[in-house]
Amino acid sequence: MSLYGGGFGGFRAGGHSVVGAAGKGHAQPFAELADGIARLEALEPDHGDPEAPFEPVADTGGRVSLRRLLAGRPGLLAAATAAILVETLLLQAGPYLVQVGIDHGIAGRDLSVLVWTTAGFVAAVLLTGLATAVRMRKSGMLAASATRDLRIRIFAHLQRQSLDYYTREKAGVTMTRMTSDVEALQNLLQDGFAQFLIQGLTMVVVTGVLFHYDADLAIITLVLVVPPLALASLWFRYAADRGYSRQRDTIAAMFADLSESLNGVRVVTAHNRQERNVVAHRSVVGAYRDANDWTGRINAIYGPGTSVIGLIAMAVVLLIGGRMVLRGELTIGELTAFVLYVNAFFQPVQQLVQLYTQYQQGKAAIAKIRGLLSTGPTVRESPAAVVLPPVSGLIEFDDVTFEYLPSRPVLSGLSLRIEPGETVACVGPTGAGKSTLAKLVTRFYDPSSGGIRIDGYDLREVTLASLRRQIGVVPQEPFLFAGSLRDNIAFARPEATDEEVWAAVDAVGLRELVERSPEGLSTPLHERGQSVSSGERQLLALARAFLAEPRVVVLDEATSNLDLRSELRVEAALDVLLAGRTAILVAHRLSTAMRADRIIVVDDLGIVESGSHAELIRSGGRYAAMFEQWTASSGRQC
Ligand SMILES: Nc1ncnc2c1ncn2[C@@H]1O[C@H](COP(=O)(O)OP(=O)(O)OP(=O)(O)O)[C@@H](O)[C@H]1O
Repeated sequence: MSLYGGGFGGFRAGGHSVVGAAGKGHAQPFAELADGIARLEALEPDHGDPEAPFEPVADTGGRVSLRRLLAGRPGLLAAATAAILVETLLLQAGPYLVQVGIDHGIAGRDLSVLVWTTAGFVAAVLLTGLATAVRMRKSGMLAASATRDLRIRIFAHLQRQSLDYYTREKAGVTMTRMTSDVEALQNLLQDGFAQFLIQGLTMVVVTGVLFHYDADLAIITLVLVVPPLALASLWFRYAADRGYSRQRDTIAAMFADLSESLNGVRVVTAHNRQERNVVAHRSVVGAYRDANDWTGRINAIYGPGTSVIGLIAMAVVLLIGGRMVLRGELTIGELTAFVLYVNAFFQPVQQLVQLYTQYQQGKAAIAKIRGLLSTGPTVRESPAAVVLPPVSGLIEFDDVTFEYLPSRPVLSGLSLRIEPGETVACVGPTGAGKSTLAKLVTRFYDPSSGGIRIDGYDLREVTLASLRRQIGVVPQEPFLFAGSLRDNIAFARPEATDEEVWAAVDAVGLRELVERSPEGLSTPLHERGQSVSSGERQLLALARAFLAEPRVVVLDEATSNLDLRSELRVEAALDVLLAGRTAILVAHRLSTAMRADRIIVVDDLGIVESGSHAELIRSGGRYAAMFEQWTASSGRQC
């Protein structure tokens, strides 16, 4: 991956690898080599157009339904249906050929008829095999392409969601929607719909054939078979419904528990929670096992139960039909064919109800996916939103009130004006709403009342992309992705040149780290940046913001304690990043706050003090008290 400098899927175009800057830089004196590369690239799987349209406002794909998923690929659907028709009709040719072979070949002592019927039988079997292969291939392709599109659609929708969605929803449950729910749907599209058609069609054809052979015998068979089968099927349907919904709930709980334990593995280890976690996981896995056990049990009752009904019916047909043969009302060949058709009648009935389970699973999955797709982002882009032109960085909060939960305001009636190029540090007690204020500027949330403007534009009147392009966010816990150092630094601008990336590296003083890494900028980082120190993670996040060249920087300072050297490096990097930019710093260390042009103290739902460090110290208010406490405690630490 790192060879072509690509992470995050950015190094493929049209499904084929594109040699990036490094590759293009070489003159290509080896025409054969170029040919070889082209041949290799031609062998690469084509994953379609990477220009996936992304609409930030809402999902525009229409309502998800089985019908739409199937009808969306009419060519594949038509081919699969044609194959199903051929397969079903050919399958029913077998018993008829057996009857002709027995009656006209064996009983009529005519070898040529026997040979022809045998040949016909073999031909029918071969053609059935061919039709089955075509059907499986086409319905497989149909299911794969429909669910691929659905997966991308769900993923795009998740990208669109506002932060409150992720606060509300457990990651594991969201993962279940993407994995097991989509898989349930895939199974239904792949096998379910074809089997449903085949079995339904078989029942109709076989019933007709039974009546054709002997109406009385057909009626006796149906009377014997249908009522007990209908009762058993009704019970199975009821039991399967309950079993399935339990299964969905327990699998989602299992995923949620798993993902939380994986994400919190460090805390789990540090607090010796492994054993308790295993016990807790045993209980959620146990609930899932119980749900599976239940569905397994009802299948074990229904499957053999219906077989027994069918076999008893066959025995009765043998008795009554045999008597008709003795009386000369039916030939031996016809009786044999009849028994074979009765058998063929049974399989569909049994399978249809099992298919019903699959259908239920797919339907429930669709309902869940529909629910997810209909949950729009709470921070919406207005249809009339305009592209925010390059700003100078004037930020105004105008009587802003904000609450996460109804009637529990975190900020109330807050007004603030930040001049272009000014650095404002927010300080205050924990939980006062400093990070919330920063999140409002990036429009992660919208104020409950009042408005926030940037260069006179209300944030709600500009497109989200154009707003966020000009605002660089450095979160409290910088997130690094699995990918190379370069991928992570150039996250906001993947097209940045190597020179620009190096400039960002130098700006935050990370050259030494990059140079001692085995593959330089291409050195892979592990998931969530676990292979670098927390100070380095912060510096990488600053480099990322620097490279994005934002007009406004919103920085939520990390609370983790850095050693003095790292702290100095971070502060120096901050100076470079903030130079000439409007900045809002959520400062947890007063040493950071002191360097700002202005400090605001956030508490009691608003700003209680505002001024430069010297002014606030002179006025002897809250900040002065905090500062005194801080210097005293740092003194103690020394
Ligand atoms: N998603 C949320 N849903 C509900 N309440 C929230 C949410 N996020 C934060 N809060 C609450 O809002 C208040 C302000 O939180 P905020 O993160 O802005 O505080 P802060 O001043 O940045 O604190 P700290 O200095 O500890 O980072 C807190 O009481 C917090 O519990």
